[in-house]
Amino acid sequence: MANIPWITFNNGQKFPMFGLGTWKSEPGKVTEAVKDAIDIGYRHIDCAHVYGNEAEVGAGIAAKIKEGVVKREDLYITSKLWNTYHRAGAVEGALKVTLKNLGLDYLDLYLIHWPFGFKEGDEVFPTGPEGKILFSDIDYIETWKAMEALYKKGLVKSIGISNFNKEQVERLLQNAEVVPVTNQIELSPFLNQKKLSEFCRSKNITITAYSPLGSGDPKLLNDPTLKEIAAKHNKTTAQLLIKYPIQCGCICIPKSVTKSRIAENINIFDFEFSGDEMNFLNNLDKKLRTCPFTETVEHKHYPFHAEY
Ligand SMILES: NC(=O)C1=CN([C@@H]2O[C@H](COP(=O)(O)OP(=O)(O)OC[C@H]3O[C@@H](n4cnc5c(N)ncnc54)[C@H](OP(=O)(O)O)[C@@H]3O)[C@@H](O)[C@H]2O)C=CC1
Ligand SMILES: O=C1CO[C@H](CO)[C@@H](O)[C@@H]1O
Repeated sequence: MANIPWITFNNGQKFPMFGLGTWKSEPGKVTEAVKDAIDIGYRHIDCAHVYGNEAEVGAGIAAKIKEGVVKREDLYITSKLWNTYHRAGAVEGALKVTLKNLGLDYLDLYLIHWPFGFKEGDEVFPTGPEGKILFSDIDYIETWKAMEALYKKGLVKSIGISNFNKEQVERLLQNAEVVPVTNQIELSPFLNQKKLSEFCRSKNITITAYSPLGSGDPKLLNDPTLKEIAAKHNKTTAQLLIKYPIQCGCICIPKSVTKSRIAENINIFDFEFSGDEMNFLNNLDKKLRTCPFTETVEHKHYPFHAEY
């Protein structure tokens, strides 16, 4: 069984630094993928309402608990509040839907998925006559207060944020009673997020690295330089890309629905990059963002106009 390292959040909760992503995991495949992952040793699963597959993820979790392979308390389940539920009065209802879909009575971690809101309602991407997404201008501070209430009620063990830039994190902290445990952001050697990571770390906020494989982008997975470094450790480029954020001190959540890759991706805890290799990898940044969510660039809270 892989020796997954743990991180301790600012509230004392311990969390596995490696987990399974589930974005674009087809509902017809994800139950099996979750079951395989748990058998292989994964204990942390990253979910979201907008992925449209929480019921099928939950079926995989339930099967492994029923079989006695794991207990609920062995698992660390994250989900995310979608943009259509940013109004304070809508937040608890959104969590309840996610809990029902996942078949759970609490989450280990609940994140605000993006700092901006969309028009409230059941449509995850509400659009107007021109096909543009309809925004809401609800302040993420209002949303955070409602997240704090969920935390205080014990419905979620930790709360955090995702896709917040430095200024947004700073403003949140000025208005927060509970410090987010993590900011989940895209991170790879080609988008290394050093400035935002250092800022978050200085505020005791852990970074969670999403899309570590660039969502499957060949620019990362087929990069010859990365391949060469990986080969020196008898590892694949994917394994290098997953180990890099973890060796930087971040949580990493690669997605796969392929059993052999699910096994490959966790097989990264038997080697370390040397100091020289880390320096080299840290210098490859080229601001390659594979998840820019460009449909939302006009939103006043769009996070990626800022330098970091
Ligand atoms: N907070 C946020 O806004 C966001 C959060 N996330 C989270 O982060 C997770 C990971 O990011 P994601 O964008 O899914 O992309 P990843 O960077 O994890 O890449 C996933 C893709 O790589 C393929 N893949 C997986 N393992 C390997 C391997 N060993 N070799 C070659 N190809 C491989 C997968 O294919 P296959 O499945 O077919 O094996 C899939 O196409 C998401 O699933 C989600 O949970 C992601 C984006 C935004
Ligand atoms: O996690 C994510 C992946 O899917 C979503 C919907 O397209 C993105 O917005 C989001 O960041």
